[in-house]
Amino acid sequence: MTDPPGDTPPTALSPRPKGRENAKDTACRNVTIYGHCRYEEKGCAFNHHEGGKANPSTAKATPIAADSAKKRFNVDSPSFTPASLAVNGNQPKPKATGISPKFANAAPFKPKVAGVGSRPASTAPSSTSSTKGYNPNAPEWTAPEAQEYLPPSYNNAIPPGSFQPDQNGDSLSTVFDHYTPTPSNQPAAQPQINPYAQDGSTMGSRAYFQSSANYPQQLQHHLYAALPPHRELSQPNQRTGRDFFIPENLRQNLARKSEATRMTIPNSTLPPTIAHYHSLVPLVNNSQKTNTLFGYQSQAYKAESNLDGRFYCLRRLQGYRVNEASSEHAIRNIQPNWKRVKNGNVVSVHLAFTNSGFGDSSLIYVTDFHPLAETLAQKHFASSHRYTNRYSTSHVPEETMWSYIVQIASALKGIHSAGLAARVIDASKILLTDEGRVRLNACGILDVIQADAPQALVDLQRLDLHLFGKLILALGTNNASQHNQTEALQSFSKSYSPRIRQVTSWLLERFPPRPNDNIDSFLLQITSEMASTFDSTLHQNDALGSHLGIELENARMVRLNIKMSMVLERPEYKDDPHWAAHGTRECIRLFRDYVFHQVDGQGRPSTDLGHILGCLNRLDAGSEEKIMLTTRDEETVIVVSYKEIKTALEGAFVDLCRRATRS
Ligand SMILES: Nc1ncnc2c1ncn2[C@@H]1O[C@H](COP(=O)(O)OP(=O)(O)OP(=O)(O)O)[C@@H](O)[C@H]1O
Repeated sequence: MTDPPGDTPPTALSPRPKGRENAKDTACRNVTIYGHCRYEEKGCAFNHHEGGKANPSTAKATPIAADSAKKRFNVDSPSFTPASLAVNGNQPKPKATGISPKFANAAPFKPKVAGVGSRPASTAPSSTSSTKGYNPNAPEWTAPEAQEYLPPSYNNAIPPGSFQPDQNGDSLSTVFDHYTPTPSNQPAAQPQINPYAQDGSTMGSRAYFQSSANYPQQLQHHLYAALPPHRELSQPNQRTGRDFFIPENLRQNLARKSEATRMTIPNSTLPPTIAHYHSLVPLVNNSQKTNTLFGYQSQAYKAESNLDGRFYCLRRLQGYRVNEASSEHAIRNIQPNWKRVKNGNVVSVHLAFTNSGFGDSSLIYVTDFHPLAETLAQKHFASSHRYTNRYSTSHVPEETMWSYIVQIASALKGIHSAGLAARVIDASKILLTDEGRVRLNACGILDVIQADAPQALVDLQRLDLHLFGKLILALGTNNASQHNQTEALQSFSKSYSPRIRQVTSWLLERFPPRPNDNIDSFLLQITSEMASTFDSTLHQNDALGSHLGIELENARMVRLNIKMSMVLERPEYKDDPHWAAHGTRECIRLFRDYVFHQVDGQGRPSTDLGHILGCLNRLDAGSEEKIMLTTRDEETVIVVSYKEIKTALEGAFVDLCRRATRS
């Protein structure tokens, strides 16, 4: 049995009286607080009977405490009210609000130095003012049980027994995981939801986002910029406020991605860290099925790295164990091999290692994280789940299909040129990270899983081509499972041009392998489609570049505004004759009025955004153009150029910065 907290040996925590001979005159604190002292018979030197003198040190610090120690129960003592619930309609009396005699002697709250749940380094009473009156015999203040997470350093984060390639991916000090069964008292795995899925109805993400318990700080994107009012077609020279900012859908998309990247799950039962990755968030519904591609239960998580602060996707293959040297070799090679693949249509692979942080032996496969990504299967097969063995009439449009073909071909070119094979080309493992932008995911993972059955690279690369053909067929027929390829091809031909059918057939025939068939010979067949895809990518880039240009202007405006707001109307320098020459500040102030506080002929406020942006742009450029500024009392008028105002603003700001650094 452990001692109750606070009922402590007097030698350990009780404040000592000045001299041992005075101890008998001092009331024992354990009696005062707990009503008895366990150490009374074991040598406690303090007085265990009524009438003992109050502890001089406490008496000095808390007079109430001294008083209550002398007469612990008297007429002034607050009455005891049992805190019971109403029984049979009898309401309990309201609780007395007076200070309890038990707490009268409690030590003043003293925050702990070493964080929640840990003891201060020293409990000896100190003479500093902040610790004066600290009663070490009083029960300690403790925060409610809370799971505190402190990201550990990289070295500490790797649990012993994990297989962890070093940062260069080559040298290892390896002790492999032994299978440890999940302890029975481990909390049940929480239902895993994909908070990022764009189609909330299938993935439960809508419910996740809408529950304030799950995500209390959810952003209301639509509140940032409401729908614009209807307006008549305007002249080419006319602008609305929206024309000065990036398009609303792009802004919302970026904001959502940023939100999805930073999202955490409160009260998560997931392990706080897996090696140096923390803040894990599952990316998919909890499906307990074994993944047919991998032969293991597979689960993807978003996680943040302690090393570089970036976000990664961790794919966990549950129950994976390293049995042979070939597996160890394959895990070790993942990082150096896949570092060579830098392709915009491949999800970058970073690392593979085994870990027992989930309570079992798992393979962790680390790739880039793409917020709000959905798979091609989710995009194109989701609605056809009920018809998995029938061919749906809705299919991917031909233009989109060509775009997919070109992008996947480009991905395979990148992978094959690096002397590798993707091995996983499946609609459930191809991510759609932006409108029409696809990336091959989980590449190379089979190199680890099937390390004990090595195959020739050329065969694996031709198998990639065959899988590519199957993917096009599946997308074209809107059917993931192609039981009958001939029937599927016939259905495919009805919806697509002969060109697409021709390249699909070519890909499908690459297995079993034929000599001299490779990704280069495929690329030669789709050159014209590659050119048009390339062209549309350039157009997209141009559009993004011009949106970026608009934001650049906005950044300049913000900086100018910040400077102006910082130098104007500073109360602390109101009467300081040395604070930027009065004329200078007056000029800036009048300019501020000129820009923001314009009124029309009838004295009504003018809210002309074009005027504001025009003035600020000229100010930023230091234009020679002159403007007329009028004081508020309309008594004085000054004519000044933007350049002069800019110089004045810069001067005042420099003066302000100088004062900020001066002691
Ligand atoms: N690298 C990644 N970046 C961002 N999101 C990802 C990434 N990889 C996967 N996801 C997301 O995680 C979800 C689950 O991915 P996963 O590959 O496990 O698919 P799945 O449909 O659950 O496959 P299966 O049922 O075959 O295991 C996908 O819907 C996708 O949105």
